[in-house]
Amino acid sequence: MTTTPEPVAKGSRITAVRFALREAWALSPRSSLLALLELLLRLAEALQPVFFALIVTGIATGTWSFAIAGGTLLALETGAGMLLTFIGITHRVSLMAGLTARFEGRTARLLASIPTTAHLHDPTMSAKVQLLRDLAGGIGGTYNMVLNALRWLLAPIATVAVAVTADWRLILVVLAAVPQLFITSRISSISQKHEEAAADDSKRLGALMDIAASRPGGSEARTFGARGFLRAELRAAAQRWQSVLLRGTARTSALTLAMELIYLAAAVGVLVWMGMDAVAGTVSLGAMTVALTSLSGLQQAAGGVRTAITTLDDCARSVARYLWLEDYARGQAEAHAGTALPPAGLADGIRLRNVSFTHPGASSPVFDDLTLDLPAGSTIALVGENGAGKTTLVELLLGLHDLDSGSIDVEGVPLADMDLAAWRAQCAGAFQDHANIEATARETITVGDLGGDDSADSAMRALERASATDVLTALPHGLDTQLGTSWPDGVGLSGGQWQRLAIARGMMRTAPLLRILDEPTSALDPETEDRLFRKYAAAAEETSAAGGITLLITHRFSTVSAADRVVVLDHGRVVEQGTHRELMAARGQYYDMFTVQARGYAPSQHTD
Ligand SMILES: Nc1ncnc2c1ncn2[C@@H]1O[C@H](COP(=O)(O)OP(=O)(O)OP(=O)(O)O)[C@@H](O)[C@H]1O
Repeated sequence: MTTTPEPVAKGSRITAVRFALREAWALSPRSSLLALLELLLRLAEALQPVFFALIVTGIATGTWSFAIAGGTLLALETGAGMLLTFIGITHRVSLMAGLTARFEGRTARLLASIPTTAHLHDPTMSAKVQLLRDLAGGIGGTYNMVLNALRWLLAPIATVAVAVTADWRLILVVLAAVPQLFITSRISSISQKHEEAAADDSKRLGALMDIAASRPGGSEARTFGARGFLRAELRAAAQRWQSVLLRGTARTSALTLAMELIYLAAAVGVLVWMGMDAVAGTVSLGAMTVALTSLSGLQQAAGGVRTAITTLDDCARSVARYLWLEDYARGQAEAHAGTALPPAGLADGIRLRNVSFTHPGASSPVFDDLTLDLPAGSTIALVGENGAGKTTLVELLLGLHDLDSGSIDVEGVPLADMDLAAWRAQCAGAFQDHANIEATARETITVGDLGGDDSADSAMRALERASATDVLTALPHGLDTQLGTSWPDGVGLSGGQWQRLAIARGMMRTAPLLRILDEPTSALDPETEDRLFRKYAAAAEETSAAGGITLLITHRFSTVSAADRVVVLDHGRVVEQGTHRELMAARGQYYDMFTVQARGYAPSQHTD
């Protein structure tokens, strides 16, 4: 499968070369110079036909000094070339490794420095970020690629200069190679067009392969007997993809053949012409030798130039992606340069005023003029159908998105003016879509309060608050157990076990201003969930003492009635709010949702 590379912007090749030279120099001036020196001295390879000419002429005419000089120069050039290659490769590899490590670190830092998450939601930006992550080595290898490109650009010039000095007619062979430059660029545009035409099937093929090869996909395919369906879809997509690409290959092969025939005809013609003159004695044996030995070099010259351009294009794309990320991160940091510090406690609360928000790339807003109060010290349950906007509201409260309009105020201070890192340091959360952090169990929990107490005791207390101490029984080294199967000795956990560690992480901060519990118990059994909710209630009481707010999002109504206030969201609008009793009495949307669910579990106990 192939992906079509994005076009290269004007001037970006020069930017890429400058970037590569500057970064390599900054990392190691000595390695950069030695690698560059190797490149320049390796251009002496172009003189090999001259050395051969000296040897052949010397042998043919009995002028042994010529033959010895030619042989010595050839041996010196070859030996020096091997030594330089060794030195050059050593320094190139060390530069590549050093630059790759440096850019991986920088890319990670840049990504982490972006205060919002729009770049992860917007499809175009997230594709760029994904490419940057996948091709982190690409940017590290840019200096090496630039050196290669320079070599492919300079070597043909040296080869042509040597050949044409030996006999002017070789310029005709050079001219016959020129169309290759244009035809190769035509060939790559044909290939690109066919790849574009095959892109949809290529994507579909990738998606189907992901389903077939993933654990949940593989299980479902077997359960539903969908293997035959998947196979047929895969075969059909592969056939369509292949037939488009094969058509393209047929066209490009025909052009390549035509290109080679033109070159061959010119080379043979010039050689026959020179051969006739050699027989007549007007062309020297040395010139004939140079002509013969230069031919393959000349044929490769056009290919070399083409490869150089393609290589520079790859560098330009990698560098452009990286520079885009730098710009984006800088722009985002500047746009979120709020300095107001969050209050030590809440007396008033959090107020959403006329908030409108549209997800990046979405055609309609999730919230349009939403106003909602989250009073200090309260526990609020947020309920609503799928897609009502609950998780998006949580993301807005954490300042992860920029609002289209309106404001979210904490004690009257807009989040937009606040130091977001400081605000988030006052929040805690456990989420349905949590991260499985593959570290030791202790670290996976204590990252919930970085900079705080990261001791085993502190992790244990968080586990207790999360009712999750029994997860430790599955861990051979307790809190020191390495988690995650991507580690050789890492322990694999079930979805529920990961979720309980994530809840413990969310319990590390004991008195946050805002604690968010966004369906954190979806993977748990009812008994564990019940135990946990009692703990949540205790944690909410602790939080509310300092005016902290607990926001609980759940689809399980049995837990909702404990909240001080229930907010019902529907298509981004607050359609009802009040206590459980008030909403039940109102017999509106909440009543309907509650009774439908209660009927499924324990109808008589829950209707009021
Ligand atoms: N990254 C995104 N890009 C575009 N639209 C999105 C994105 N995430 C959510 N949406 C849309 O925003 C709306 C609200 O989604 P949200 O996830 O906030 O709902 P929810 O109430 O949490 O749903 P659920 O109960 O299913 O978790 C939905 O219409 C959804 O399609």
